[in-house]
Order: sequence, then structure tokens, then C-alpha cells
Amino acid sequence: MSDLPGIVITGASGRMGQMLIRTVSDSPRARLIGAVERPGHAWIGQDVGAAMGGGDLGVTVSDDPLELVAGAHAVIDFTAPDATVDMATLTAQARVVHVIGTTGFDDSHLKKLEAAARHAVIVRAGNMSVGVNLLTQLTKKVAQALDEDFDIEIVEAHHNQKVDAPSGTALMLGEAAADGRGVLLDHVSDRARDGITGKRERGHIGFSAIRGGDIVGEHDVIFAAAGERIVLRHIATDRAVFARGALKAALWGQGRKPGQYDMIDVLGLNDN
Ligand SMILES: NC(=O)c1ccc[n+]([C@@H]2O[C@H](COP(=O)([O-])OP(=O)(O)OC[C@H]3O[C@@H](n4cnc5c(N)ncnc54)[C@H](O)[C@@H]3O)[C@@H](O)[C@H]2O)c1
Ligand SMILES: O=C(O)C1=N[C@H](C(=O)O)CCC1
Repeated sequence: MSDLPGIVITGASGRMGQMLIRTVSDSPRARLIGAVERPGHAWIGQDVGAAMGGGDLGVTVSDDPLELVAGAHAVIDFTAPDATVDMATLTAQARVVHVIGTTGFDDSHLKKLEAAARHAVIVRAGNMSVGVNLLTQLTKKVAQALDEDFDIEIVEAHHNQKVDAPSGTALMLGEAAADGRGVLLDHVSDRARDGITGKRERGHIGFSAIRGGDIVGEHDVIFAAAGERIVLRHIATDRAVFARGALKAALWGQGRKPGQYDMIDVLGLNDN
């Protein structure tokens, strides 16, 4: 039996789940020990590699995470908010690192994750790519440097299967911009515009979402003033960037104190 950290992937058949199965099973630094899907899913009972259309990986897809989690070093979870909160109860009981890429949480979900993080290491980020996490730091710096003569607008584009808006990444970028300005995002966020909206409010941060085709994930942070405009942009063309970040987080989390961490911690990008 190898000493490499054992990783369970939940949401195994999903767009990110399949990318994570490939990333972990190809990695020389970790081993895939479990694959979880929701009860009733067609993949339950099949080898996950075969279900993905390739060779067997020696891991059977299960709808019963309890035993798998107990034997794991980390769970990587890109599923849905309710499923992630349920999983957090198990990872907290088992004291297992829980890497959360899921987006679309409401306040009650976030409170439950906070409670779970008293016992488990949780690494959660709306975007696990190096590029976006660097972009959040740049966004904060630019927002710090400019005054409210510059209107901040965040535009995001994703594939037509995405169920939440604004994207987790857009919210991270919004938080970074608000932080740079020394305000709370909740106090200045404009999430929707339709009809006679009135003029744009000075100091607000606006969000717009595009959904279409197979767009992996694109984000612009626009600082628009009279006569000039700065645009900070990230374009993801391959979900592998998210999966590589998630595996890095799972390995980084080993042996850490329980608590909530993000990819800024994992990547060492903290500037204060
Ligand atoms: N943080 C990041 O870097 C990042 C990157 C990409 C996607 N995401 C987020 O990850 C999530 C998943 O995205 P996706 O495109 O892979 O979606 P998807 O719909 O393709 O996959 C989600 C999978 O979760 C499974 N699932 C649902 N409930 C479950 C349960 N109780 N137990 C086990 N599995 C369950 C579904 O059956 C599905 O296979 C979304 O919230 C998305 O926004 C985050
Ligand atoms: O495909 C998705 O869904 C993505 N979700 C994350 C988000 O909400 O920002 C990251 C990009 C892809």
C-alpha cells in the first residue's frame, strides 16, 4: 500500500469531477481512493475509469461516502451547496481535509461550513486557478489606488449549464475590489439591472453574467472613469487549471490546524 495521501472525489461524473479524477489518478503525489456520486446516479457500482469511457482505475463509484471519508486524507468536492454542507459534516467528524470548489452558497450554508471548520481543515475558493487568485490581489491593489471616479463593473461569462450567478469568481473579485476600497461588498453591490433603474450609484460595484455554449470561465474587472478605462481580465480555457489548484490545496491542507482557508493561503499570495 502506497504512503501517498488518499483522495476521495465527490461529484465524480460532473464536468469538474471527471477532470479531478484524471488529475488525481495521474498525479505522482496522491492516490485516488474513492469516487462518490449522488444516490440513484447511473455510475454507482461501476469502475470510475470505465464509466468515464477509459480503462479501469480500480475505484468503484459509491453513493455512500461515510466509510470512504473515514479512510481518506482529503475529499475534493465540486458538487452543489447542499451536498457540500452534508459532506462537511462527515469530513469534520473524520478530521479530513475538505477542499471545496462548489459555488452558490447562501448565508445558512456558509454558517454550517464555519461550524464544520472548527474540526476540519476546509480550503474553499470560488476559483482554484493561480491566475484568478493573482487577479484578486491585483483587483484589490487597483481599487485601493483609484477613487470613486472609477466605476467598478465585473463581467463574467460561463457555459450554458451553470446554475448560479454571479459566479463564485465574480464574487471573489467583487470582495477584493470592495476590500481595496475599504467598504463591504454587501453595501455596494448591484446584482441586477432591468427597466428604468435610475443612474448608476457612485461607489457601487456592478455584476453582469453571460451564459452560453461551452465557455469555461471568463472574468473582466472594469474600472471605468471619464475618458479612460482599465480592464483586468482572466480567461480559463481548460478546467485542468481548477483541478490542479484543488489537488494542490488537498496536499497543502495535510497537518494544518482546523479552520477555513482559501487559495490565497495555499498559493502564498497574502500581501499582509
Ligand atoms: N472553484 C472552482 O475553481 C470551480 C471551478 C469549476 C466549477 N466550480 C463549481 O463546482 C461546482 C460543480 O461544477 P460542475 O461544472 O462540475 O457541475 P456538474 O453539474 O457537471 O457536476 C456536479 C456533480 O455533483 C454531483 N452531485 C450532486 N449532488 C451530489 C451528492 N449529494 N453527492 C455526490 N455528488 C453529487 C452531480 O451528480 C454532478 O455529477 C459548481 O458549483 C461550480 O460553480 C468551481
Ligand atoms: O463552470 C463553473 O461553474 C465555474 N464555476 C466557478 C465560478 O462560479 O466562478 C469557477 C469557474 C467555472
